[in-house]
Amino acid sequence: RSAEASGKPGRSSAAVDHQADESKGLIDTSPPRGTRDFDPQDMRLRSWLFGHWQDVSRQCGFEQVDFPVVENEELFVRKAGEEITSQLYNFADKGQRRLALRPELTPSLARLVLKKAKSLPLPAKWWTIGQCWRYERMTRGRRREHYQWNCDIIGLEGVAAEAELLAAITLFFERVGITPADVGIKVNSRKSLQAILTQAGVPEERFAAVCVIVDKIEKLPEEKVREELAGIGVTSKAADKILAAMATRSLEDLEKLLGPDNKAVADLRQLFTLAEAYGMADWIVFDASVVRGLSYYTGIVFEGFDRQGVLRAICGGGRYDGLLGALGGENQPMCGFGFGDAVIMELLQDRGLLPDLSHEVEDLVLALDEDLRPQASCIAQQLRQKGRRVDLVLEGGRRMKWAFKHAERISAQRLVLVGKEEWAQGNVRIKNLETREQEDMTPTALLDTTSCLGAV
Ligand SMILES: CC(=O)Nc1cnc2ccccc2c1
Repeated sequence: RSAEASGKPGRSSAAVDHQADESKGLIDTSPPRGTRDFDPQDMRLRSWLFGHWQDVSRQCGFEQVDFPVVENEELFVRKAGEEITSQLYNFADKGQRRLALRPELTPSLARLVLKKAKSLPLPAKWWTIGQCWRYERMTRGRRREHYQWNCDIIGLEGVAAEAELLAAITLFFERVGITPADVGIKVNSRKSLQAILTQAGVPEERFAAVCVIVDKIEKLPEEKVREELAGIGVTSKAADKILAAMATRSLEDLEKLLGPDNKAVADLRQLFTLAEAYGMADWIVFDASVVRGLSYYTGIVFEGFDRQGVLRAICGGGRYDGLLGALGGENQPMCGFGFGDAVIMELLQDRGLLPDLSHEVEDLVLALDEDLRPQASCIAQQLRQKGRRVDLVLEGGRRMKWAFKHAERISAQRLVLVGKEEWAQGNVRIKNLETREQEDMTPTALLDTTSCLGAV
């Protein structure tokens, strides 16, 4: 209907429809801004993705942990100018407590490590999947929530930990059919920036803010990055050195710039050696321009990228040895990664790697006559107790023709028909929809048990 048709000049038809709905009292059926529903088909895909994340985590010896989606706001308040904290989904609850929907999982993990303190045997390898939130002005219409897979290793100083994290990520890519031709993982160390800032006499507490600024080098004109660095007291000479280091094309060049004793170079050398040993060298690329945008990284950082350069970062992570200290606790060496559910699904879609998942039921049980509903219910339940995935037709009046169509829809393997004649001869009719065979079986033969059948 056009607005004109409803005689209301200038109102869009949507407004009119909405008004019509309101008159019927229908609520707004769309989910809150920036959030999404998962209908059964979406949920099958999400469960498929989470299933791979879970399998890989367990295969790599990580233990699952979880945290509240709501945290005290102060857990995420940082002063390094990060987007993730400037877009905090925060609020006051009915007790005037300052809370926030978590924008990431790492601070919560750090809080749990602090809570366990000395009782946590180290090193520990934890994993989780959690919904994370941001409050972005809808100017950009982007989502305000996504699900993130996180793996973290607590209590290990050396790059053996980062290698394990990369091993988990590459294992996941292999499982879903992504190859090193599709995707790479850029690896760098923030210790090169640290060395330059120390040399240039930039105070230690500027380090995080410098990283957050230079992380924008791909998105902002260099002039703007230089301005922002100057804005926090970094001399233009130091800025020249930082940008020169970020432009180096190889570890050798970086070593020429920073000297033979530089820790960043040593860490990266060792990490590439381990990557060879894991057989994952094809995935790993040195890239001196990668710093990641989170303030708390202190060492190795990495990010998964689509080699066609179309998509945003697939995943990212690194070492964050100072986070426990920043939260007022005693430091432990820590490193980890976050892997969101959005970009990976775009990549899998683009590469034709999304699986074709249907509602899988093994047996569909139908009472051909309403009087036989008790018998059909008993058969269905007994099949379930034997571990079969069974749907029982609940609505009356369904006939064979409908049952066949429905069985196809739910990809059932067998149609179990409970009919008057067969039942009178002590049988149920089984149609195998894969082999197209049909046979009449006694319930005992079908179920290897007769327990409830005596009752019906
Ligand atoms: C591509 C995408 O949905 N990114 C996304 C969506 N929601 C978020 C929510 C919190 C933090 C980061 C987020 C990132």
